[in-house]
Amino acid sequence: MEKYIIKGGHPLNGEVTISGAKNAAVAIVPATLMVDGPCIIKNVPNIVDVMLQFEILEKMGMKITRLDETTIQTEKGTMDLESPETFELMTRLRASYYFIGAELGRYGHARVAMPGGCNFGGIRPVDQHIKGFERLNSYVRVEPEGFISAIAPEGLVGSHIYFDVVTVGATMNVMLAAVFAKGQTVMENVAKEPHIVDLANFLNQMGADIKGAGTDKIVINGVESLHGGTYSIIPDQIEAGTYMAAVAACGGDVLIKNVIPKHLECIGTKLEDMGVKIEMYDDSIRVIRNGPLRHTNLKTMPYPGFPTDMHPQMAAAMVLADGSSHITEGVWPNRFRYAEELEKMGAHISVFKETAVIEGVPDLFGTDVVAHDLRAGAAMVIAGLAAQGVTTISNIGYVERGYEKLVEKVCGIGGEMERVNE
Ligand SMILES: CC(=O)N[C@H]1[C@@H](OP(=O)(O)OP(=O)(O)OC[C@H]2O[C@@H](n3ccc(=O)[nH]c3=O)[C@H](O)[C@@H]2O)O[C@H](CO)[C@@H](O)[C@@H]1O
Ligand SMILES: C=C(OP(=O)(O)O)C(=O)O
Repeated sequence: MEKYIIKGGHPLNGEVTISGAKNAAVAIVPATLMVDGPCIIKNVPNIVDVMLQFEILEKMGMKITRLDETTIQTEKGTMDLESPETFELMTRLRASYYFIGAELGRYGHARVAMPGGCNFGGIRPVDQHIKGFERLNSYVRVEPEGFISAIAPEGLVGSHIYFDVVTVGATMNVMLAAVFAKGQTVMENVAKEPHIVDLANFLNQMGADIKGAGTDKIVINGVESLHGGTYSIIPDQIEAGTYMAAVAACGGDVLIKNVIPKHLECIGTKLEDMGVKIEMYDDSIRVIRNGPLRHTNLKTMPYPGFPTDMHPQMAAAMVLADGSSHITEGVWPNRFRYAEELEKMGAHISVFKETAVIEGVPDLFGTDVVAHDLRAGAAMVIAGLAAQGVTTISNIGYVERGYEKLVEKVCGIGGEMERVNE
């Protein structure tokens, strides 16, 4: 079993370079099957979720060529969308739901294994995805055998869709399908995350007509086809935020390169409240912590609010702040499984409904902990780096879904961390 072993207690110093954004890449990669002609995608993160999607596309008949470490070319061959080999792979990641939108849009039908991904202690619903597809003139069926299928026998037709909740996945999935829908689609109450804008930019670069991404209303005029082209994925807001939180927890001075500082404002401002110094440059951000950490409160919300995917990592820093901090989860009410693990390391956390109350302690102590999901695992890494002694983290498959070269990057800024296979 693979584990991380971390010898903690060192400040972090130096430079780290951020990879392409997971949650943009996992939508853009399936979208390549909508494109006739070669697509060159740059700044692709080498993480498990993205590699799985390339494997799925290859099994469907796509030719995938690696042009360099972070650049991939895709070109369609004879496509078999229902190759049985793809189905097991799809159950391993959440973002396999984007194959529905991409296939339905391009081919008028889709059948996809029920998506997997991090489980936050409850069902992750897809009712808004289904509602959107149905509004575009398709029939959707959730099959008891664990598949979702969709078909548009008379072709997709543009429509007016008002989402009941702000959802990243449904916004992007319905956007994919609507690219080829006849006429105009108007989507309202949509999510505004940077990866939504990135997917729209990718599709527009390939010939789509999408306006308004990044606002709460997106208008799509259907097109006949998408042509090939080159596109570079945005840097990962959450990977950058994770290193920011790590510097806050451990102390030190780190320049985080290849970022879009605007995407990091809400995280940086919160860390400033905690006594961390933040300097923003054009495409990098410097994080310095050389004094005590102050307590603060935060509530996660859809963008431009504080990202839920940064909640556990911030908790790992807040457990070391003076006084009492609160984190209220506004997106995934059960995203608190990191708390029991941090408590094993000496943290004091009580969870009341969707709020964690954190009483700061002067030190954490290394022990054996579990990564219960991707960002909970990232929080364990941060806590391990800040703790006295040795921390062993198991279940690291979750972490590797979303962090490229984690051990190398952490060691590059002075952390002592290794990956072992016991
Ligand atoms: C692959 C990917 O990009 N994953 C991200 C995506 O997940 P995901 O796309 O699954 O998350 P959503 O934004 O859709 O979910 C937000 C909220 O909407 C609810 N909801 C969602 C869909 C639906 O059909 N009905 C419904 O009620 C969910 O229960 C949740 O409370 O956005 C989340 C919120 O930023 C992030 O934590 C995930 O990292
Ligand atoms: C929850 C996450 O991812 P997913 O939706 O892919 O499980 C995440 O990136 O923190």
